Amino acid sequence: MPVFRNLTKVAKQALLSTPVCGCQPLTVAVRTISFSPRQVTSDASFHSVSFSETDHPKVLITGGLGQLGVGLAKLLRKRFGKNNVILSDIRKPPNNVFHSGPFIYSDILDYKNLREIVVNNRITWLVHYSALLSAVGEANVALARSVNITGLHNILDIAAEHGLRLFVPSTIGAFGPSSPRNPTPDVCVQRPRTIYGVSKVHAELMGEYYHHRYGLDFRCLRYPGIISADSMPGGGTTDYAVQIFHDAIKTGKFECNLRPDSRLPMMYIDDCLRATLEVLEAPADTLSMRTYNINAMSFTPEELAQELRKQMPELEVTYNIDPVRQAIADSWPMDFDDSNARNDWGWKHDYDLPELVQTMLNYLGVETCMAHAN
Ligand SMILES: NC(=O)C1=CN([C@@H]2O[C@H](COP(=O)(O)OP(=O)(O)OC[C@H]3O[C@@H](n4cnc5c(N)ncnc54)[C@H](O)[C@@H]3O)[C@@H](O)[C@H]2O)C=CC1
Ligand SMILES: CC(=O)[C@H](N)C(=O)O
Repeated sequence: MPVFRNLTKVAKQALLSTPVCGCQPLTVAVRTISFSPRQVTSDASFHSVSFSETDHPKVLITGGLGQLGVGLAKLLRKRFGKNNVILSDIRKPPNNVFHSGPFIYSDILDYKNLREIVVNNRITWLVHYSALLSAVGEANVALARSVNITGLHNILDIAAEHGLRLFVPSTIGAFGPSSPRNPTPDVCVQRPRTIYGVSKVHAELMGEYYHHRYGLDFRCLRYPGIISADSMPGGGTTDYAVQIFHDAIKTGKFECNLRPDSRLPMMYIDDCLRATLEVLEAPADTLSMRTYNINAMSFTPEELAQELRKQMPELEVTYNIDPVRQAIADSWPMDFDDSNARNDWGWKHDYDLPELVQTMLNYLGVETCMAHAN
């Protein structure tokens, strides 16, 4: 990324030469930065391409083969048409995904490849899902820094250059041990202790900066831990809350890697994906902020196990604590205050713990019966 490095050097030099009382060199530095060959001009005011041009937005989802992307593509395709939503990832898609709508290879670290995709497909909305999550991020900090931070810079510049509406999810992991934990409001101290959390705070701040500086239509929701039946999580701290359903149905046993009293905010995937569509479609004047907490429920492993035992009284849960994940969970919010999302654009969850458990068991139970029948 030579351009970025050169600009950083220019900015540093200007800042170093700033007289104690003087603002002028800083102004010069900012102007210089704004003439990036990436075409983000200093006075540019970007707006997403209006729907009158295309009727429907043309959406690109990055990192689309993870826990959330395929479900989001399904929802967006139902609303905007199959061919208006392109899934992308660096992995090979399974057959059913490949045949369900447009899929292309896209590495978010490859800026030219991203630009080509956006230009050739006349993309108007970008949903940026690529990331390394909390636990895998701690296991590979260099890669997490590269994908979650350098990748985000590419995404921001592409979105700003082409006037895209940009959605980037953040997370409960963007908070840390010094944040208020019960509940955690939208605006408070954010000093996360994971590379994942640090990169998400960076994404929130950079997105908001591009919004104010360049008019980028940046929208961000802080998701809780997401629970889904037909897709597996990609290496986070809240993964236990998905795995427990699979193990309970398969073996009647589950070994949990968090303490029984670790309380974390959680959400069923359908609520998460609907919230994403709702905030993407919300009129700009309803958004008093650009980064919102959203929440549905909070529970501990013990409470989840108890709810499961209402249907599976024999379920055995044991605990074998993973110190890395436990330290992360202990630093995250226990409950999430999402009153701004509820007031501003009408966010409302559908699934509480009993409905979540019933829905997961119904889905996985039917899957298991079908697998046995085949
Ligand atoms: N699943 C959850 O519980 C939560 C997810 N989120 C956020 O939602 C987004 C999606 O999450 P998941 O689907 O769960 O993540 P995931 O870990 O399941 O999937 C991430 C995807 O990113 C892809 N990827 C990695 N490096 C890439 C690169 N260089 N270029 C393009 N793609 C690359 C991976 O191949 C993977 O398919 C992430 O940004 C995550 O931080 C936020 C809070 C909770
Ligand atoms: C809450 C998240 O962001 C994710 N599921 C993780 O546990 O890392």
